[in-house]
Amino acid sequence: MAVYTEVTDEELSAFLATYDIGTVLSYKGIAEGVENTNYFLHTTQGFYILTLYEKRVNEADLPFFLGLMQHLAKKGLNCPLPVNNRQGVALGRLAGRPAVIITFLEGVAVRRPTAQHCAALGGALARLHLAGRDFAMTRPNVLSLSGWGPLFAQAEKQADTVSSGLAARTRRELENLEKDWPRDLPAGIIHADLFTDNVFFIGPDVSGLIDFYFACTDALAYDVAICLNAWCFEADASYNLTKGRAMLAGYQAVRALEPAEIEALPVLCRGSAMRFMLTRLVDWLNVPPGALVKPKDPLEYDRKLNFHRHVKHAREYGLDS
Ligand SMILES: Nc1ncnc2c1ncn2[C@@H]1O[C@H](COP(=O)(O)OP(=O)(O)O)[C@@H](O)[C@H]1O
Ligand SMILES: N[C@@H](CCOP(=O)(O)O)C(=O)O
Repeated sequence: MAVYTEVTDEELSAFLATYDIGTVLSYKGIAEGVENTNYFLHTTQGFYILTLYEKRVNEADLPFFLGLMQHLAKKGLNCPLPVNNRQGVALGRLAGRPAVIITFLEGVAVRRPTAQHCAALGGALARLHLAGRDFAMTRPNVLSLSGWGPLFAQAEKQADTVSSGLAARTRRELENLEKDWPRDLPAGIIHADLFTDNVFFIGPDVSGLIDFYFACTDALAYDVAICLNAWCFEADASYNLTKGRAMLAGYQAVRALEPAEIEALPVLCRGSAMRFMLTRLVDWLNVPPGALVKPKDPLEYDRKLNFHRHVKHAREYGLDS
């Protein structure tokens, strides 16, 4: 479930009275998602998503996230558009939390993407990168190299209770990443969490990208690495070369990767696998009593990291070169 904050009918009606989007016909909490509270909202003027930001989202980052969605939507990307209230402001307060209303996107998230989905995703990712080029705001990636050490420190002592040898493996890998991490790749706005649950499809086409709450400024190819990890592995942890080839070709048809990005792809894949292993590990070890959200498996990303350790060239991900 992801309804951490309950909203009463009265609170919602009062909130909506500050907007020009009609009155409530119905609203319903959304089970999917882990970070924030989301409601489907049907008003006399249409369908929307009401989001209440929970504690893990830093309020100071909200102008960046909302401004980015407005920028990308204006550029024609299918992403939610934050709706302004009558004062011309998107960010409000509801039930004691920062809250916004965003436009509803049609489509479904695919659980088991095909190579065709991966190709379409690659194209959508590249279009996002191009559309983000002239966005004026920046936000550092707090979940990159400098953030991994502190995350690991929170989990190191208990890591071996999750898998034998995990602490030593992770320590070694962090040292290697520190040495190998590329510093001067083409950078810009990245989504940084474009997993299958954050991409909607209608048939074979991408109909929408959601959940921009990890978006930041970082190497564009790092976003490609995140997507290779999230979309191109099978349940048995094997890498699906056909899917990787399709995604990379879809991406390159819109934005060609530069030689330095191609060379860095294996280390970027290691880093991205490390990032998701670590955040999952910390969550896994800190499930609050009575929590209704099931933590995600950190070992899925430990296994992916192990695959990437043996990759010598981006060709092994399906890059034609
Ligand atoms: N703009 C939107 N249009 C349609 N459905 C949405 C939209 N935004 C969110 N949702 C629904 O809400 C769910 C949770 O949203 P998400 O932003 O991923 O939450 P969280 O940040 O908590 O992970 C999504 O899986 C989707 O079902
Ligand atoms: N994609 C991350 C977790 C973040 O979840 P989301 O619901 O905000 O996409 C992971 O898989 O670890």
